[in-house]
Amino acid sequence: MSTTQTEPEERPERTAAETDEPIDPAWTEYGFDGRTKLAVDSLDVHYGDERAIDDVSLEIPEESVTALIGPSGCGKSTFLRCLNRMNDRIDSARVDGSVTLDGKEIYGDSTDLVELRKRVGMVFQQPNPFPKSIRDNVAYGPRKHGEVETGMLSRLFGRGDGTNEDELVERSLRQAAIWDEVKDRLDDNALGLSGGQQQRLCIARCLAVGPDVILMDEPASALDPIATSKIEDLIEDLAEDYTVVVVTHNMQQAARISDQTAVFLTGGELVEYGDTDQIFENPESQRVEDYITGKFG
Ligand SMILES: Nc1ncnc2c1ncn2[C@@H]1O[C@H](COP(=O)(O)OP(=O)(O)OP(=O)(O)O)[C@@H](O)[C@H]1O
Repeated sequence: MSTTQTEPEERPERTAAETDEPIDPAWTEYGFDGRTKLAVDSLDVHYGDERAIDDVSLEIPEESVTALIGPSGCGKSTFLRCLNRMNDRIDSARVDGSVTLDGKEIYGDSTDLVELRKRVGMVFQQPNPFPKSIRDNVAYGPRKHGEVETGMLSRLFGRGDGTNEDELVERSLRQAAIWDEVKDRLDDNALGLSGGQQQRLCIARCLAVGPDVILMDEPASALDPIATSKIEDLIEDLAEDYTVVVVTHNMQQAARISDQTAVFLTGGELVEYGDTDQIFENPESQRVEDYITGKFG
């Protein structure tokens, strides 16, 4: 794929007459307290000739939960994948525009994609542990990057002495709220865990490489209500230390766990972005109100 910063091609303008709403409305400019972690500016994504994201700009505050909602096919997953350049792996995908992480452009030629994806980790809809032991799953990333006993551990623990792999594994599993359930069977195969446990293990695996941002694509949609509730609690806890961006189809879930919500509608258009309570209780856009109240989508 190309990630060039070229001028977008000619495309039909959306007009106020078509939407009954102003183009580039003020309500997509969400002012929040705190520091911006990710800033997206004029983002377009195409798969071949098909547009999937249409001129989206928004800023994501650090140490918070941002929910991305909208009907099927509106571009939520595509947008999420732009935040750590996972769309690079899709040949037909073309990304134009800018995404900065802590003020630094990630769509530059000099971006180290391995480093980027360590800082911006991802958790998928289907839990996808490796067919290895629970311990090996968590230690996989740090071992691969040669970081056990070295720099990453000092960064995580704030000290430079010889912290070992066991400590990293325990810490990551504790952070993912699964330690008590697996501490006596760390050498068992991860595939023997329940779906909800596997998903929390995948979150532990993501945490073990020391990300700042965690992207989650419908992380609970394959889980039962109890496992879902554990993941929701975990997401809220993680936001104390991490910036979490979560795609969900479940509007109640978005309302429960997120600080701010971005509503995408068909064609990859960001229609409204703002404080979650305001979006759900008093959206400014009629189309968002119609979507949230189930009139379409
Ligand atoms: N790998 C791909 N190749 C071609 N087109 C794609 C690809 N991935 C997504 N698309 C198209 O891009 C558009 C947005 O898809 P995307 O999966 O981002 O939407 P979504 O809102 O996450 O959908 P859902 O809620 O159903 O998961 C859709 O029209 C989809 O068909």
